[in-house]
Amino acid sequence: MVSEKVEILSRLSQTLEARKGAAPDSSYVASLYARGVDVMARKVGEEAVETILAAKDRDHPALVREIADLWFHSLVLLVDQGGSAQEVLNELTRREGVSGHIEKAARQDAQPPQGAGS
Ligand SMILES: N=c1c2ncn([C@@H]3O[C@H](COP(=O)(O)OP(=O)(O)OP(=O)(O)O)[C@@H](O)[C@H]3O)c2ncn1[C@@H]1O[C@H](COP(=O)(O)O)[C@@H](O)[C@H]1O
Repeated sequence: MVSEKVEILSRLSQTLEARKGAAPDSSYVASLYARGVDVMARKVGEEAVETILAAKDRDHPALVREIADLWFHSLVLLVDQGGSAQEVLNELTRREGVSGHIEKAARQDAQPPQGAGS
């Protein structure tokens, strides 16, 4: 049941890919592609702000709806640039079990010391 729900991300990603051939007046997604990266990126920003506002209002149903909008618009942006939900799922899988603290420390260790190379 849970995995069935997760698969909506893959199905949605495939639908978004298929919409690349659709007419903007028959498909909202095609209309976003036609409006270009600036509009698609702005939609992600708007949905992020609406997510923040819902969280600050402690409005749980609104928070769920806004995060759904945020995921949808993020996926539109990604698919438009040749990506897919599977890539994000793979990245989350790769990160699974790695504490953010540990990952951040490893990133800092990998950075050259300040002033190196100059
Ligand atoms: N999951 C979604 C989805 N989530 C949100 N939305 C739309 O995203 C828009 C976000 O709301 P806003 O109020 O911010 O946008 P707006 O002011 O109405 O529109 P703009 O002119 O600002 O873009 C709404 O029009 C929602 O209907 C979605 N539209 C489509 N999908 C999926 O995408 C599939 C393909 O859609 P079409 O391409 O339209 O067939 C659908 O079958 C769904 O599975």
